[in-house]
Amino acid sequence: MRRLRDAELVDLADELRRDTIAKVAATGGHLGSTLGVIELTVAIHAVFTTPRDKLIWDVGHQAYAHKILTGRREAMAGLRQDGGLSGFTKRSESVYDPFGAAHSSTSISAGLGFAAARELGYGEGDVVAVIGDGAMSAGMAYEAMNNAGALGKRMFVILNDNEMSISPSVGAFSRHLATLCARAPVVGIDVVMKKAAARLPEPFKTGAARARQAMGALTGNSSLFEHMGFSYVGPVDGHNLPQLLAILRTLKTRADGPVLIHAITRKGAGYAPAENSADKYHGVGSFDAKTGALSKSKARAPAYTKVFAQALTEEAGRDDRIVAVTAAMASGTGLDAFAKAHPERMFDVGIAEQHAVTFAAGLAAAGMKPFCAIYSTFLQRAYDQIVHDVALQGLPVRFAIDRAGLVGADGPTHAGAFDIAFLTNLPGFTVMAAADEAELVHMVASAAVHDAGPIAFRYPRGEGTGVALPERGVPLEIGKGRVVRQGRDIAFLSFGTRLGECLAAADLLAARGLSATVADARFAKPLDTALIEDLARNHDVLLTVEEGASGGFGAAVLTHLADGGLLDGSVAVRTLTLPDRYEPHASPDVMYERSGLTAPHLADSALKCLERTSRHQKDHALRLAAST
Ligand SMILES: Cc1ncc(C[n+]2csc(CCOP(=O)(O)OP(=O)(O)O)c2C)c(N)n1
Ligand SMILES: CC(=O)[C@@H](O)[C@H](O)COP(=O)(O)O
Ligand SMILES: [Mg+2]
Repeated sequence: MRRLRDAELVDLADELRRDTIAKVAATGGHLGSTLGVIELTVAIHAVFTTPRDKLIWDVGHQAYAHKILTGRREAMAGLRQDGGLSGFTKRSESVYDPFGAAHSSTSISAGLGFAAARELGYGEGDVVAVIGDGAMSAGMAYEAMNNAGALGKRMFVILNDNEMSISPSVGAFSRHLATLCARAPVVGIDVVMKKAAARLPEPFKTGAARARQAMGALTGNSSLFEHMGFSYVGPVDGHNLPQLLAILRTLKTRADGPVLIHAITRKGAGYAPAENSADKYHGVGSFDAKTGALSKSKARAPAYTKVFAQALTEEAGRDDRIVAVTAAMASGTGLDAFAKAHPERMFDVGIAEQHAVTFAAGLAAAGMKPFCAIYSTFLQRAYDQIVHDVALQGLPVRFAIDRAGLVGADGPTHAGAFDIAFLTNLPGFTVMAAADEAELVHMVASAAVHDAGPIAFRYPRGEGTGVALPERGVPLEIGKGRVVRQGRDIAFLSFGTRLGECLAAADLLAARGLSATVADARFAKPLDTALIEDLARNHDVLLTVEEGASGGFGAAVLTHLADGGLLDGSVAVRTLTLPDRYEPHASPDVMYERSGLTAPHLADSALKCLERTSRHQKDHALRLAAST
């Protein structure tokens, strides 16, 4: 494509847009973001010598056109499917993906790393980081600009400003960008652009000249980026390919420090169904490419997210101290529904999980009841805030942890694998997991009345089990589990929504003449020690089951049994967790199957374990003796 003339590149962009729509129509995925950067993608690859030059996409959800241009066109048929392309950039997928992503706001930091290494003699080429206005709301982006502006190394940051995060962008920085945009016409007021202005096409030439005249006046009104040591170029029309090409070529020749190019784009650009929808087809399932009609959902039960939001909205109707906090995931966490009922008690802080948690800690310290609803995977970013600002001070922040466990097509970057482990080791924390959507309603009620310290409840992505919902949540007794099915030989102690698989495993075992107890722990902290001890004393085998990495619930149970001297050989204990690897994307069912957490695996683990227990061997020998 680097041999194509500019007019041919325009044709290429059109073809790329059509191809992207056709491919994503079949697989589903993050369409709107990619459509917004089609021209940028073509311009960057045409001007910069990727992969020698490092192109780093922030989040990576807008990189589908980049994938198509970099040797993955055919493979797009398997986008986000089992064994197929990742929905994000991924180092192992292509040399054109120098840095993997999926969580936001990392591109400037990583890009600066490449630029600094290059100057130390490791690696070569330019660095181009493309970051969205939503991603620019996170602290990491500012930390990176602060560092980049001070180091002064040549690198390009393209700010893709479509005034959208997943929902419309929020915050004061978003307002600042709007102010910059209001400074029409398009300008490049930095030193580089001054030198290069003569080579620019209209209207940039006039714009740049006018901007230079205004320089004096602008000193008190310049962009945040300039104050941070970047040359600011913009705003530029991110869909005008000839202009983008001219600007990037000029900058590539002249820049000698960090440059920020502010490109104005439209999310979903060039595809009317996306442009006209509220979320601009941020993340869609498969759809009809001609009409944009989305395939119908096959869900038969309400989603956990919806049940959570409904329950919280009702609790908040009864208690005006309840407030909700989201970090740019109002629709994903269901809190958009809460906002409709209680607009003044809903806070969308932007992509800023760290701030969200400490902000919630402040609210709690002031006597409010903050429910901080964050996906498990994104909560990882706020760990020090959870420890230092919430737990250490014993503040009653309520954590609603959505997308717990394996999430499917978004894959390992979005798996909610670690929260059980990283929360249960914190003194004073209460950690719950809902076994079904009715339990979730009770956990919301439990959290609402829990003022004694931080409390978390986790629940998965997707639809519930279809169980009848209570009219109103009833607070659970803290640290108490429940026996769902009483048996004799084997005990399953489930934490979370694998409870259904445990019951199915119990059926499989029953078919083999074995009787299994199934219990729902409800709490990983504090543990229901009486229940655990009872299960351990009265069964040959005790298996803990959780949708999380090792080091979580099962580890806590094991520690309790070992510390109490209960691992004396009379019971065999196994902890069934997610395996110690990053499970590649597939459907959640397939991912759980491969992780060994479906009913046949659970039953099989129980059998293997049982065969090795001395008590079982003795019984078996006795039964054999009796039958002969
Ligand atoms: C740390 C983190 N929090 C939340 C998300 C979820 N998320 C993915 S894309 C996105 C919006 C990004 O907006 P922007 O950067 O402007 O890109 P656009 O989708 O507008 O192209 C959000 C909130 C994430 N990926 N990472
Ligand atoms: C790119 C990103 O991080 C989000 O768009 C994420 O894919 C949303 O996931 P859900 O579909 O589970 O809300
Ligand atoms: Mg955006």
